[in-house]
Amino acid sequence: AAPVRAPAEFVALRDVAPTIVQEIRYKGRHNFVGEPIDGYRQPMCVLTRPAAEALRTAQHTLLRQGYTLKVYDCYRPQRAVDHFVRWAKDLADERMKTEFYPRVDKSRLFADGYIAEKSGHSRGSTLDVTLVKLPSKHQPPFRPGTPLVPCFAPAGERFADNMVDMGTGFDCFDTLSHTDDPRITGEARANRDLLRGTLAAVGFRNLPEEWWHYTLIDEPFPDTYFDFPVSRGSLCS
Ligand SMILES: C[C@@H](N)C(=O)N[C@H](C)C(=O)O
Ligand SMILES: [Zn+2]
Repeated sequence: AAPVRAPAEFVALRDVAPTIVQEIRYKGRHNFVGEPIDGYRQPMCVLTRPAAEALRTAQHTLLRQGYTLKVYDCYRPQRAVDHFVRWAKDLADERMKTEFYPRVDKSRLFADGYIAEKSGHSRGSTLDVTLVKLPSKHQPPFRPGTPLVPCFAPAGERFADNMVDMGTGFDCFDTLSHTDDPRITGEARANRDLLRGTLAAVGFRNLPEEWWHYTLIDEPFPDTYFDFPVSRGSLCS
């Protein structure tokens, strides 16, 4: 059986880079499934130490320019990925479609590259991340049951995330989220490029289908998919 504790190389991002904002979407209901995802016991970002330290360096650069990083997902246990796979097989459950994948057939989400059955997140050096301009704007809480708005609607109309305008919301499964989509211009283009340039400078590469998804190139566990829960109790220290 897979170990329930993390190896010593895993850390809480909060302990390494405490100023990075964390909004762990899969611990709650504001995500494409619409319910808390298996394996997220605490709303915290867990990463390998080299990934966390690289983010700390990026954060120092960004703070000097008036921005902070905000993470939505970090290490993701395999049981969480299995939850996504189970959900995807139930084609009748489209309760979050209007916000997260309005123009993509649910049966295509894995084939089109928006969700992976073996995810880099489970290797511990991949994260979903954006930029917030400082001082950060108030972000209203997500209220289940309130009408959903497509994630590619203009910034003033879609969910009022306090991130900078990236052209779409987080986990917006749509070609507009492809990092280099030519329809993304002006401020949103500059914001995507700032995020990518800053993270590339500390060793991360972006997934072309998702402007928010980054993997440390020199990751310590390139072939291991972990399944310990996201929790302080999983960590060694
Ligand atoms: C689901 C989304 N946040 C994501 O991380 N997608 C990539 C492809 C993954 O699942 O690894
Ligand atoms: Zn991701």
